[in-house]
Amino acid sequence: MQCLRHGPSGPISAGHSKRSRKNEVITAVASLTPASVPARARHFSAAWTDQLRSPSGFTERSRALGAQGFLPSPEPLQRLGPAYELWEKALDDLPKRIIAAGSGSLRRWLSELPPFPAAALAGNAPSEAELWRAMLLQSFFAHGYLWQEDGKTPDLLPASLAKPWCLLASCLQVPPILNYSTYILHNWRRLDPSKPIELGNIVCLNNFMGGLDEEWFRLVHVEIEAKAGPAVASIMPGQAAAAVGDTEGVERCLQCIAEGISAMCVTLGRMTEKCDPHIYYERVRLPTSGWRDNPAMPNGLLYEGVWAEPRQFHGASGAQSSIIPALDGALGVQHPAGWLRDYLATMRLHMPAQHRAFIAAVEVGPSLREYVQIHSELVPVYDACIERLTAFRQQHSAFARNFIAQRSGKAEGEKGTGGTLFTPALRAMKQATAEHAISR
Ligand code: HEM
Repeated sequence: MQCLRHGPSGPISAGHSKRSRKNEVITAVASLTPASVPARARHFSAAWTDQLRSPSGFTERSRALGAQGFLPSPEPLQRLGPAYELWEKALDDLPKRIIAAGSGSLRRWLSELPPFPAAALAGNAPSEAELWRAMLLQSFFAHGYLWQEDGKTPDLLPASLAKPWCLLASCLQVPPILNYSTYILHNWRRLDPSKPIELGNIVCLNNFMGGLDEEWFRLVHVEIEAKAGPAVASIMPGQAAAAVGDTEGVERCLQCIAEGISAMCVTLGRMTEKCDPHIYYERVRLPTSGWRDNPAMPNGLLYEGVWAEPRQFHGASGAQSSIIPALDGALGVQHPAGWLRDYLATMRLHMPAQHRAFIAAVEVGPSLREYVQIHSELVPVYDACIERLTAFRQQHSAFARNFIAQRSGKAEGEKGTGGTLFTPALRAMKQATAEHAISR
């Protein structure tokens, strides 16, 4: 395997002033990619690109999305094979090691683990599920190393953790940091496989510290993803209907979107049943932090043995879920230009490549909004979608306030896990959504 440090684009300064954040992430991931990734591990993005180029590919993917939206299908791999048992057992032990941490014991233990054999896995035609499982192992080890030991946060990740992690990230075409897809989408299982993906029948695969609040926080997201499935799957058939003037088909799609968002709101409303805002603020959110605009890591993170300069990336955030951007795209909801839109564009680079491609395809598809503007009988159902999306954003922003801003005592100034000043930003997004109602 070629040394990752000498990727084709060479080292880049983390603080390059002229380059946008999105471009920085793209360049960083690209510098890990072609030469350093074994050819057989590159087939995922290629397969998806091919599928998305053909109209029947869209329909196929759309149908597949129907079952469980952006949740992986097949469902997340619970364990890698026997060759990887050493790292699986270490991950089983991580919550105990976090509880026992002190005087550097957790960091010592993690940095002394044998390096995960990422190159062997990547060179062995892994399934996408195996790559995500390996990514989960490495992301939990790295974030445990950085955030779960008291004292000053280190600004260097040892090569034994950094190198395999970066290789896996490059196979999956995402930056080497914990993302929503790893933390939420690939981190659950059903208790009874014959029953639906819903609270009461799902549990997490792995945790940092563990406990009720941490698991529930993630499981609410999983149920929301499942509830959004039919709405997301209806988008492309709805756009196809608009293209051929099938008003009933467009109406069916909008109806499905409105119902889906209502179901998402019901699930979001269950967050406080078992996730206490205080525990979330004090314990759950810390290990999901990133190293961009984070005062605890002002220079970002040096990935030892990978890049010569430190890198800055945003941490895991619900803004990396593909549901809302897909619905915004379907309904033609646009947000004002500015840093917030740039931030959301950067968040897309943390999504699985095929989800990014799906959203991009929706955005350039036939406009449901323009169709409704011509066929005024559809205005009530379109406006119902806008009203419910506004309500979801309203409810979500109240949660963000209750779970973060009010705990910190800095109502306007607190930053979210993604490193943004979120209170005014979320308010602006809700307002922009509401303004898309046609009958307003
Ligand atoms: C207690 C639970 C939650 C809290 C405290 C919370 C917090 C936040 C914060 C602070 C942001 C600002 C951006 C950032 O910091 O990255 C954000 C953005 C976002 N979150 Fe959440 N979130 C929660 C639950 C959810 C859930 C369940 C979803 C559903 C998938 C979600 C989806 C989003 C989206 C899509 C954005 C981008 C802004 C938008 O499009 O409206 N969040 N969240």
